[in-house]
Amino acid sequence: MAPSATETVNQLAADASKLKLYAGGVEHAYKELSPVAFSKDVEEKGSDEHKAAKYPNYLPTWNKDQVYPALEPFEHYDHGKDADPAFPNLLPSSAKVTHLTPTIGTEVDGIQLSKLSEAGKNELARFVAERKVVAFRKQDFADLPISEALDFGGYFGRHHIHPTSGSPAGHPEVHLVHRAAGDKSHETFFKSRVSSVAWHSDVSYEQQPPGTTFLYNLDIPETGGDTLFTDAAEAYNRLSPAFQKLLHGLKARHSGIEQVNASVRKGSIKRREPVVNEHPIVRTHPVTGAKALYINPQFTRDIVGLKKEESDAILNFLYEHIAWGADFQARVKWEESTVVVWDNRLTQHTALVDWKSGQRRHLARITPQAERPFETPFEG
Ligand SMILES: O=C(O)CCC(=O)C(=O)O
Ligand SMILES: [Fe+2]
Repeated sequence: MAPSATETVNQLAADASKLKLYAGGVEHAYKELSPVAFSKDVEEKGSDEHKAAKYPNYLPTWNKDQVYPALEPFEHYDHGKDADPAFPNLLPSSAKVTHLTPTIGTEVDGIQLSKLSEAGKNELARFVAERKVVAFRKQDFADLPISEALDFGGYFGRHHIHPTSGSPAGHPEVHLVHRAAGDKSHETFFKSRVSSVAWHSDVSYEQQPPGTTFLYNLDIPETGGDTLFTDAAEAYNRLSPAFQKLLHGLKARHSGIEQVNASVRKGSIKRREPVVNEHPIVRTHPVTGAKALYINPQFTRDIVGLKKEESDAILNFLYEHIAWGADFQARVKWEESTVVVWDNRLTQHTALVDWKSGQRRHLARITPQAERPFETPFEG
């Protein structure tokens, strides 16, 4: 029997309110709503598709024996503090440096990250903190033995081992992003969702979330699959002093529970018990002193000490402010052999699932953890 007009209206209202909540992100269950999570490694080892991967050594594995205890606090030292602010060891005059926007995003051509001296690495940490995200072209990173790429990344902090993501066999410290050749799961996703955009700061639920973070491509579609970054420091700067003042002193709760539950529900791995941590909503960068909004719709749940409606209103406003801020975002286009480095303390990012060619998209992330987020007083 066809639904009555009242039933239809009620259903529409229910759907609309669900959509509003999801759009605001406050009720967001991590990645269950994202096509990134829909993607499965559909390729059997030894199959033709598997062999067709440019970097089969980097294809994802999910090893249920990888079970780890809770992360221990550690002392993080940000090497950006020791950098020469003129960057002579990172950016010699022969390097081509192109800024993508005034406050966020730079492309660098003509240097090799893997060959940097210690002074060059210190400058890298600081340069990335200043530019928020930097794409280094023509890098040899993907062709290094995985252990060497990890040695390089380990200079910037203790490697984070992701609680649920796929990793290359024997290297759980590498987080993989992989949409297999011929994967059609986005079609299912877009039957019920209008966009694949899912802004987030990586694993913000950890007590010491990542700082200088590396993502390098292995296989990319000819067109599409760019990554968007937003400048969370500029997002803070755009707020009125009165609103900035209101946010100072507030903490938000970030949860890793939903991400782990989603993984377990689909029969996948749980490397650690999930955690919930409280972080200041405005965090300060230990090297540059920049203040940035540190809340994101994937992992932030609520503001400590506020009532639900108050917390939802502020968080939803901040999520919308960040999502709308095309005037403080940069779009990184992947080219073969690119390494993108971002400061996860000052940015959010989102993958884009916009290509329909069925081409493989395969990237690897090295994720050094940084300090526990802290805030410094409002300065007006
Ligand atoms: O696939 C991308 O473009 C970004 C994926 C992502 O969010 C990450 O690696 O942290
Ligand atoms: Fe991410």
